[in-house]
Amino acid sequence: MDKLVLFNAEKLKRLVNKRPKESKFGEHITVLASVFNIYEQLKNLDVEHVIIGLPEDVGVFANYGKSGTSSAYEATIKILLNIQSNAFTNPKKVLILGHLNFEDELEKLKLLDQSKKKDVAKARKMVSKIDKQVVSIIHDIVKAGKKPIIIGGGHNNAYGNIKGASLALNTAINVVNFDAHTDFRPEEGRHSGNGFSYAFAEGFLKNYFIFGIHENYTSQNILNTINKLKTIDYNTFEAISIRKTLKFKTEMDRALKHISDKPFGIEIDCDAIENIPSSAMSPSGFNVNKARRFVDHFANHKNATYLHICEAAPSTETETQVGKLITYLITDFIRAHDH
Ligand SMILES: N=CN[C@@H](CCC(=O)O)C(=O)O
Repeated sequence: MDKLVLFNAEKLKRLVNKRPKESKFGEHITVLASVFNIYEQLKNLDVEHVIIGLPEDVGVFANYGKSGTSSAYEATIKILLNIQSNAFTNPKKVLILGHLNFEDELEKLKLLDQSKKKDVAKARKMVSKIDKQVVSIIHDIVKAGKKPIIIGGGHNNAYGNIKGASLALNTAINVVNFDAHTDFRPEEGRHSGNGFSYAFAEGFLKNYFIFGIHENYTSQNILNTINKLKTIDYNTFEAISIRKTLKFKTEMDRALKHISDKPFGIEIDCDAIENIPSSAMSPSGFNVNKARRFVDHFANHKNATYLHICEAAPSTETETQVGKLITYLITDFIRAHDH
């Protein structure tokens, strides 16, 4: 696990802003002291949730998207550590593991030109290498019996999450994806738009439900493909929130039925939430509270195996709001799970 950088006590001390008579989340979380044998260490610790950051832009670049997703993890940690520790937030069972260090890849990316086919192909090869690192860390966390909370990065990392969890559990897993896009693009080299098609083709993903795809941004080819597959189901944002022919809660129940017979992952693409800075930011989408209800609904189920929040691309101006959004989603997952 050569790319893992542990979140350590020194960094924790630097980021937690203590206040008299208050107890902050960061004062009660667990960190590891050694980078060796992560699986054994996690297995023997009384924690339930393991937070891991994937600060990379490579998958988004390789899909012709806008970069910025590498900053979401750091923006989130600063906020998460400083929420209150109280009867509603339960940091005791949370371990912040750290992040995979993709600085070299991000340096190489700076030299590539998105308008050159050859450079996009290079970025796609880099994504395949990133996949291997993601698979390995997610495998170890799930094998140790813990629930990973993964902060992206691009949606390319869904592939590593699914494969890592599937190998750890020795079965194909199911996924529910809150997303404006299917991310079921062709297997044309790895990028942020085909994490699910690759995982499906390789047998790591079984049932897949895409919640709230945007009708303007899904090609007829992809619709034809997913319409043919019984293990894939979806609804559209327009049917739920514009035409209102489908109800949000009823659709969540239908999606849960589709995926809950096996361990399943919860994928949240921030481009499905209106006005959130992301690679494919949109003025139209579900509001933040719908995203929170979504996480709560699915995390409540015993087969919920991981949470992945991705594609958020904060700037210096927006990092606090994005960090707060992701923190709300993380704590909703932890709370629903604890109940
Ligand atoms: N993960 C995002 N997938 C979208 C990206 C669209 C965009 O960046 O504009 C897709 O491939 O369609």
